[in-house]
Amino acid sequence: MSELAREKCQACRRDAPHVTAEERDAYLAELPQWQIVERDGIMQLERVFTFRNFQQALAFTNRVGEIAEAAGHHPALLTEWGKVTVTWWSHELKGLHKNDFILAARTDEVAA
Ligand SMILES: C[C@H](O)[C@H](O)[C@H]1CNC2=NC(N)=NC(=O)C2=N1
Repeated sequence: MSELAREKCQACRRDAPHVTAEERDAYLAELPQWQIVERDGIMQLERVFTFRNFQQALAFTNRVGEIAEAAGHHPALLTEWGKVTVTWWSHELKGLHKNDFILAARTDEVAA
């Protein structure tokens, strides 16, 4: 398990700190398949996972759901035939928190 994946999620409060640009770049270096996208002015962390069929895509979706529930921190999930788009951001913050990078690392762990 990667260092980032092992870290503990902090409480995601409205006044919690957004990641700085330096932190963002450092965390992204550990998550090379992820990208930062901006939607409605909100920075988000996104990766598309591909699978052989819909059944495998759905099984992965449920594994991501389990880690989200365990952490109390949830992504947007778009599940299609052979493809799942996972997008992490902190809704209360309307931006990126370290939790999002921790959960992205955990998402990679359950993709394998
Ligand atoms: C009440 C509930 O714990 C909160 O709404 C949690 C749920 N999961 C969450 N997930 C994410 N990504 N951001 C949040 O701000 C958030 N808040």
